[in-house]
Amino acid sequence: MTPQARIQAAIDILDAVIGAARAQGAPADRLISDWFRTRRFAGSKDRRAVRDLVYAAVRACGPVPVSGRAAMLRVAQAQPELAVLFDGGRHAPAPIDPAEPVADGGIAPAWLAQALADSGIAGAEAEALMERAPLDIRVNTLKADRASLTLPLEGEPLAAAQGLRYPANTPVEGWDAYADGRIEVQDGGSQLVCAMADARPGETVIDLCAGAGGKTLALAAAMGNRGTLVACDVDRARLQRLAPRATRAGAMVHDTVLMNPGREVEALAKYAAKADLVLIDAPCTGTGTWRRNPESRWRLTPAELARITAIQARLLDVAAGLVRPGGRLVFVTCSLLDAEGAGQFDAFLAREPRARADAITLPLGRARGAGWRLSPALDGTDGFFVGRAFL
Ligand SMILES: C[S@@+](CC[C@H](N)C(=O)[O-])C[C@H]1O[C@@H](n2cnc3c(N)ncnc32)[C@H](O)[C@@H]1O
Repeated sequence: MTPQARIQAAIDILDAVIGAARAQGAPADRLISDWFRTRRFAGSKDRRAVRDLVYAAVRACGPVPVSGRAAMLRVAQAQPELAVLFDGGRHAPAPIDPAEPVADGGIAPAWLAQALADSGIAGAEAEALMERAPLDIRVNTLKADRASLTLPLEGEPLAAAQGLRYPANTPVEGWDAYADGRIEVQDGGSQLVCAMADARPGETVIDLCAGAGGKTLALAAAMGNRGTLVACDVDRARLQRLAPRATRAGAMVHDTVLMNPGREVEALAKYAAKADLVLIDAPCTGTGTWRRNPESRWRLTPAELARITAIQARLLDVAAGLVRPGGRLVFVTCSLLDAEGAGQFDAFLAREPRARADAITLPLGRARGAGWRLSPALDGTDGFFVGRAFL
């Protein structure tokens, strides 16, 4: 493909990405793969170049752009070498009309940028949400140890005890250590949050929003496979992905519970007031992971935020009913919005008289409300809020 044709391809894909963001359709990665599946003439260099153009445009536009072309023009404004390729030639984008619309820049749609600013995320801290994330792994202590494990490439040791950092796109999933479960891909912040949960051998631990088990596997490792580990979720497909991952990691998950949304208390009745630890890795807007999913900020609406925060509040109450007296609850979101972090946790502490917030200190991050927050700009991790309370 010519450089001009690559830009036109990126514009076409961006049109699909914008349409999908408005209609809650397929994610950008899938749309990019679909586009290339029907264009066999494109080689791997073309794919990489087009993908980079698409994501550069997604990162450059705060609000949802009116069109793929307007989005790409935003990138071209800052890169004159791209602007000259709008030459109207064969497979090339039409020449730029100075009067045509150019998408707005910024971090996010205005209401969302304001909500972040109100949560203390502005300026350089907000801009860092649009950088590219590195690739972090966790050495699985059920099978190996960071100090003695030899890997094809040397990684940078992270603050998390078993964490190593590599450049984005390092092919770790092709390494033997990945195939045999000695390493897992997991953001360093996520590893710290799991360490903070402090699951111990012999405990009864409930992972209330286990998904495909990223944190469940870390909990199993911390427990040394001793005790009772329960993985729950309302999403059957995600939960089904946990079993093969647990097998690969040598992790014991004693019970897997598929729950109906709104009926979690019934589904977990046998564990009422029994758990030493309940981890609520709650569904959230994911503002802390925009480095990995920049287009997700185009999908959010105030109504969606309200829907998600209501679920979080309910899950905190469900979790409180599962914790034994003297046990603990850990609330985590990968969001930097206070509505899903300090504000949500404070509201829980105010309505649950048994709960006592527990001071948190991690090697990275800082206090936010009664909990703790990690941010990409200051900590080099995904953005997280974590709150811990004893009951
Ligand atoms: C942040 S993700 C979990 C990620 C997972 N813990 C990990 O580390 O890979 C949030 C999960 O909450 C689940 N969820 C949504 N509503 C829920 C509910 N009412 N009860 C439990 N889980 C719910 C979603 O299906 C999703 O898997």
